[in-house]
Amino acid sequence: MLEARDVKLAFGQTPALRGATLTVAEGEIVAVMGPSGSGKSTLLHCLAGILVPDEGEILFDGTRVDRLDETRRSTLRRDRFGFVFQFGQLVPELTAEDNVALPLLLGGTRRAAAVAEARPWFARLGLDGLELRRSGELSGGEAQRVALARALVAKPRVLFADEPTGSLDSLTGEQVMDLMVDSARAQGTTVVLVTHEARVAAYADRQVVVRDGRVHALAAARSTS
Ligand SMILES: Nc1ncnc2c1ncn2[C@@H]1O[C@H](COP(=O)(O)OP(=O)(O)OP(=O)(O)O)[C@@H](O)[C@H]1O
Repeated sequence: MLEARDVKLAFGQTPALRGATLTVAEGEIVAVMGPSGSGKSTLLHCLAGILVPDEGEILFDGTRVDRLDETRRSTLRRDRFGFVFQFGQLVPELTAEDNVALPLLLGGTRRAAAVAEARPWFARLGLDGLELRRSGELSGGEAQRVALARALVAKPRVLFADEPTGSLDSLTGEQVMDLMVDSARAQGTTVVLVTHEARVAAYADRQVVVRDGRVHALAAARSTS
């Protein structure tokens, strides 16, 4: 359902992707590993319609994402994709609850309905009682769980996670990964997970490695049962 075909992209003179090909199946959790600077984040940004490749194709459900204009890519991202980044990127002025409700509000849902949909995520992710906190009043792990709820609340088809545990200690990182994988599986969300940590990649159904801007297969990770 999501595919990069022979994608090339350079930042000025720096080639970041040199013919990257990756196919992700519906509901699959794929970990993208590889050394620093190999092109992992750039590949994720291309798949998510944030960056447009210089060459090659990005397909989502048969649509050429790379051919959509910025407005349509932005709508696609808002309506079909969810994002979790290393530092949560919560809106500091908003409460945790409003941060989670935000994608629904941006999609046109009225506030009361958006908050009503956001609320159950707090119990689901072990965040009970934190609904009215602002992001500065949350621990790193709590903030990442709020960011996860925000990424999943609109039931995206694909969750893009770029080093989602990068700022967390290993135990907190494991809790976030457990919740991410369980929640994604529960609603059938496909996940593209960029990480350089083998322990985090082990949560995926499949691991690939990016080296010098190209994608290489790796043996299947743990079973999905
Ligand atoms: N906005 C940018 N402007 C210029 N060069 C960039 C930009 N973003 C990435 N690059 C370069 O493109 C290459 C690939 O970067 P990318 O961030 O995709 O790698 P990465 O594998 O995600 O690295 P890391 O694990 O360190 O995050 C690197 O050489 C990087 O310096």
